[in-house]
Amino acid sequence: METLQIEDSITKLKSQSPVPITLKFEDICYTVSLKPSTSWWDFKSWGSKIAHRVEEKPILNNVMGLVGPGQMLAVLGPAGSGKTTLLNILGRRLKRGHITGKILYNDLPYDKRIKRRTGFVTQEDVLFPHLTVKETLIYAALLKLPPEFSTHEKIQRAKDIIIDLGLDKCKNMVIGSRSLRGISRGERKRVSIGHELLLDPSLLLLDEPTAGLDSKMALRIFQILQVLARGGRTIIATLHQRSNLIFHMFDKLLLLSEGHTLYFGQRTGVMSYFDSLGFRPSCGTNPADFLLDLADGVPHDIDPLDSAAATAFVSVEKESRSVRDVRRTLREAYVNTFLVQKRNSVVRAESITAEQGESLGMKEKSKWPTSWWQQFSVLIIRRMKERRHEVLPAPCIFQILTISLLCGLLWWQSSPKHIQDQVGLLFFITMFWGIIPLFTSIITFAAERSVLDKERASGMYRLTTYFLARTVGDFLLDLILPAASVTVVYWMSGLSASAAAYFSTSLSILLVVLVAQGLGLLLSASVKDVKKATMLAPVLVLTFQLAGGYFVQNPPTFIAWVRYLAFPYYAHELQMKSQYSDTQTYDCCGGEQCLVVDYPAVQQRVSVGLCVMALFIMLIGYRFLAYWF
Ligand SMILES: Nc1ncnc2c1ncn2[C@@H]1O[C@H](COP(=O)(O)OP(=O)(O)OP(=O)(O)O)[C@@H](O)[C@H]1O
Repeated sequence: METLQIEDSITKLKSQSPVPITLKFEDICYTVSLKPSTSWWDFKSWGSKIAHRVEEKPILNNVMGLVGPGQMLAVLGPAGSGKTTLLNILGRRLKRGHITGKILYNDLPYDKRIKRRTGFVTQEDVLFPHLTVKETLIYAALLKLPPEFSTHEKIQRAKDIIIDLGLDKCKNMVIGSRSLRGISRGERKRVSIGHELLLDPSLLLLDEPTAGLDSKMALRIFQILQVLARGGRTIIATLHQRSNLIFHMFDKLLLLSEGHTLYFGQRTGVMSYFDSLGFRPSCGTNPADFLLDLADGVPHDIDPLDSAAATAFVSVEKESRSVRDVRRTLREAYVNTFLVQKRNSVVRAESITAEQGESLGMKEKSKWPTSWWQQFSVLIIRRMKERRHEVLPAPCIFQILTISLLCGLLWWQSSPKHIQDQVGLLFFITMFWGIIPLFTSIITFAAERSVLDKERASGMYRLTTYFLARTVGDFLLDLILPAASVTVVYWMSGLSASAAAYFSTSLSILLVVLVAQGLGLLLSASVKDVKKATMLAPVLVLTFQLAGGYFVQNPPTFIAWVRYLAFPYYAHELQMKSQYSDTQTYDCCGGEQCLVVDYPAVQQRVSVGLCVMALFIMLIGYRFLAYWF
């Protein structure tokens, strides 16, 4: 009854006819290298380290399968059996490890046409927490859909998905996170699925799409998937649900245990297969429960029938009924009785030919769905929307205003005669506005790293557009507070009262902000662990400040050169040097010679130095991003 209602509601998705994709995978093996422990006090690992010995850990062993358009394949198995790994391999999402075997999409290897037609729903919902449901799907549509769609049609498509997936009631609510109340987990999962459905994928891979959902919500999601499959899509989902109803929605089943196949074939044949081996569920046990327990090595009921495999099992069982033996017996039974037959059926299975694929719309398309400028403009608007709550938060305004007023009072109308005081103030402002954007940048990038990973894997945009949109967006957002703070401090502390000096000081500080943001991105991209990045950040900033020339103005020449080349904050060096070259002597304190700084000249040089450094840091930050993504 409910399936019928869902079928009726998913009108738009049903009416589309996706390109059929048949996915075959044969003899997939996956191993990872485990490096020896890196702790220096672990003496045992020294030998391995010296010998560069690396342990190989097999994760998947000769896994095979076949699934065609209109079919749903369930990958079932206990935790750690290799379901996510297999799905990542099929969706080409694995970056590490060694993969062997054959994976063919319509008898062709993976290419960008397949990539464009594949949707991948990860176990964790990877979405921006501060965007609303509607914004999330509209921006995704604007970035994903090809130029054949007008902007209006792209927005309409996002709205259709919202209605089709029953998200209309919560479309204006934010997605939310652990610390921010937003939509429910089920709704979030539907947004993740909707994100992938925007492009109308022919192949949809879902990693535990119902993890953490109640049975009613889980059922609804699988009903939606079933309707999509009946519309000609190929669907593979890993499954941890033990629900009988959900189990019976799948057409095919792949049962994994410790990376080995225990069964692959039609869902309807699985119980008779295990029955033929002598394993039969006890009365009232649902099939998913029975199969998961079996894969865990815990048979419900063993019935020694007259088949050869059962006899073999019984003889083993008499000796030992350990979990390991049960698993081994099932693995061997599959290899001995089923593997050759299954392999032949997978190899011989017909998929649509490349020519048919071409006529069905799988023609070569340009690498990116939208132009550089479209990507940049959508990404910059999305960035500003996502960070809108951070622009002028009351606690932040309060903190910065307090610090600025305190500085203004401490240095109240300071005299240029007390040059050290003014240098101290300049040092403090640069330090302050070097640290705050640095930490903001580290934390914001760490939070969006997984989104970037996911969106880049599905080929949504170029890395250059992301990088520039992020840099420009953040700079615009982070400009207001430093500009306001410098204005307060500058005029209260009585620094040079000329417009040129004021504007060049402000410009220098804004460039320090830009450098710090670039440095934060660089740290966050290269040191994946946010804790480590935040521990490294102060050390880095303090080193730069220390070497910047505030404390040691006349170091040995070779150190000055190294410092000049190596440290981004060499702008301070320039600043200090400029103070001497552009100064005039001033008689104070009873005949003592003091220095007065010609601010405009100093600030101009500092600004040029910082501009160069900002570009340098941005370039390095970009290189790091390009390396990781
Ligand atoms: N890069 C890796 N390095 C070391 N071990 C790995 C790596 N990737 C996966 N594994 C191991 O491979 C096994 C299978 O992991 P996988 O995440 O695929 O399991 P799963 O069946 O999806 O589990 P779950 O249901 O809990 O998500 C696990 O024991 C895991 O620790």
